[in-house]
Amino acid sequence: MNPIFIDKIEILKLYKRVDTHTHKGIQGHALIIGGSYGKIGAVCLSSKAALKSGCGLVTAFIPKCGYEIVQISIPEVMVLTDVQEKFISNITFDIKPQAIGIGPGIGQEVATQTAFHEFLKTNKTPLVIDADALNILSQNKSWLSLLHPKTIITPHPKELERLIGKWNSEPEKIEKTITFSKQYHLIIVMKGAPTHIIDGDTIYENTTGNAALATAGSGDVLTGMITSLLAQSYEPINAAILGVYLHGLTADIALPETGYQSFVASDVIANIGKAFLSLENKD
Ligand SMILES: NC(=O)C1=CN([C@@H]2O[C@H](COP(=O)(O)OP(=O)(O)OC[C@H]3O[C@@H](n4cnc5c(N)ncnc54)[C@H](O)[C@@H]3O)[C@@H](O)[C@H]2O)[C@@H](O)CC1
Ligand SMILES: Nc1ncnc2c1ncn2[C@@H]1O[C@H](COP(=O)(O)OP(=O)(O)O)[C@@H](O)[C@H]1O
Ligand SMILES: [Mg+2]
Repeated sequence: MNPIFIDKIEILKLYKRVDTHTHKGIQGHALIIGGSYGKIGAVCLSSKAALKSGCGLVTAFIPKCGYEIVQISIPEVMVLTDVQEKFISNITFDIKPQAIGIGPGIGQEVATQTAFHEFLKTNKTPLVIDADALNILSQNKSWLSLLHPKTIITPHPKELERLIGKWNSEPEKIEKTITFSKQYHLIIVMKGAPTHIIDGDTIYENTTGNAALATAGSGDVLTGMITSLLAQSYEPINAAILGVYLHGLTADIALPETGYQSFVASDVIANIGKAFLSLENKD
């Protein structure tokens, strides 16, 4: 039950430098599916974080009301819209992304739940599931069997509780999460302080990050980062490990300038570059 600590030594074993001759067409295409009226920001954060984590192309699939918001706030991101104005009701697209992140801001409308179910029945693309998409799964546990092995889920403690039930102690929480991971063959990013990643019987413990991350949207950013790494052909467990490590590192880097209070999710995104650069340093 001893965790493997996610530190720079572990990260350098899996980190892949960018090939000099790469181009956007082979650098990975990430699709972020989410958003609803009032929560388009979650998709903006997630899709910008995906781009800033190195994939070549990012597309956002959102309800119609988010079209101009996403196009204006992040012009580098391509946008596909649902037929509905305020929520997602039918997830269809003719692009071929290498990874999909679903859930930030998606809400729990009945039509969205049905659309998510239909999507899970046919999806074959590596997947990261977060936020309300996890809450929908909690209400429809039979759908968990539709998930492909090595699907990544990123619950915060409340979302985890909705999925696996209550626990009485930290060891029991880990034990129950291991059982859940083995039952559905999932990689579980148990967000918290610190974040643990559970892959069957293997437990990883992150060593970066601080309380500045306790701010709206920081989980949405993490989803974009992990989806981006998955799109860049990292193995799912390595995408989760590297994403969680870099996400925490942004807060460690920014803290001297922002303090705990004024750090916001956009500061995670602004510091992803410095976090990557620290992997190129010798120390
Ligand atoms: N700008 C935006 O558009 C934002 C959209 N968001 C979206 O809003 C939706 C709802 O997400 P929420 O997570 O707010 O709602 P949830 O109802 O899933 O979670 C909030 C509950 O979980 C508890 N909780 C959260 N973190 C915890 C922790 N570390 N330890 C113990 N309890 C904890 C809170 O106390 C609260 O009771 C999601 O779809 C999400 O993606 C949020 O990410 C915030 C920003
Ligand atoms: N006190 C803390 N110390 C370290 N990391 C934290 C702390 N509080 C929150 N985090 C991190 O911030 C992120 C919050 O994610 P989440 O709750 O999903 O936010 P949101 O839904 O608003 O985007 C997680 O990665 C979590 O590990
Ligand atoms: Mg969240």
